[in-house]
Amino acid sequence: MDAQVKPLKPVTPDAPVTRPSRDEAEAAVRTLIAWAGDDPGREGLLDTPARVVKAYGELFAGYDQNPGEVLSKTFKEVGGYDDLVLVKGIPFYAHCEHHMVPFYGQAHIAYLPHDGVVGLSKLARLVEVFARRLQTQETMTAQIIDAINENLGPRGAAVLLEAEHMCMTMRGVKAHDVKTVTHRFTGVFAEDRQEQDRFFAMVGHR
Ligand SMILES: Nc1nc2c(ncn2[C@@H]2O[C@H](COP(=O)(O)OP(=O)(O)OP(=O)(O)O)[C@@H](O)[C@H]2O)c(=O)[nH]1
Ligand SMILES: [Zn+2]
Repeated sequence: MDAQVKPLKPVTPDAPVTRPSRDEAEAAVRTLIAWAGDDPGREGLLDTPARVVKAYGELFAGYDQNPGEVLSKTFKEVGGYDDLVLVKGIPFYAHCEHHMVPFYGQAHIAYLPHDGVVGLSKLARLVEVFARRLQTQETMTAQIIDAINENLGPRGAAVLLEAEHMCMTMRGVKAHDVKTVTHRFTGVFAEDRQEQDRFFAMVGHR
């Protein structure tokens, strides 16, 4: 493999978004290794660009996934159940769009069904669709609840994310054990404080 650091085609902020080739992406990794101060040509790093590009395919798979497809199948035969459905403690790993460093934690999602329920695993899959992109925690919270509203039309929905941002722990301000909490309510949850309190109590945030 050619371990030379080749000049890249510039990807400028105002350029149209076209995916670079795998070779170009690997060359970019070699550039970053050299920028960090190491030698991309030494034996231990020779396969690293290919591994990083493969890992990016997994870590940022959300760009190729569609939330509408994830939530497309619903079930109506639930014995008339129409109370709150809460899936709590969904683990996620995302990357902050400012530093491209991980932030990770748990998502709690509740909704009040209107016309059928969705498979429980689909709510965890929905979190993955948005976590596996460059994100802010606020955007991710909004995108999850918007997707639930658009695709399930529930009487109300509630989403709470709690996460640790590694850009705040391993660099920068180095504030350890700090959790960021974001939440959003729609429908009945937005209108009724008691429903909000019920949600907070059930996820363990009083
Ligand atoms: N609101 C919000 N901020 C985030 C999130 N992830 C990272 N950040 C913040 O993004 C900010 C970027 O600030 P800048 O001043 O542009 O960058 P910086 O010089 O690297 O900032 P420091 O992290 O303070 O060293 C930092 O305050 C981060 O803590 C997020 O999900 N939401
Ligand atoms: Zn960051």
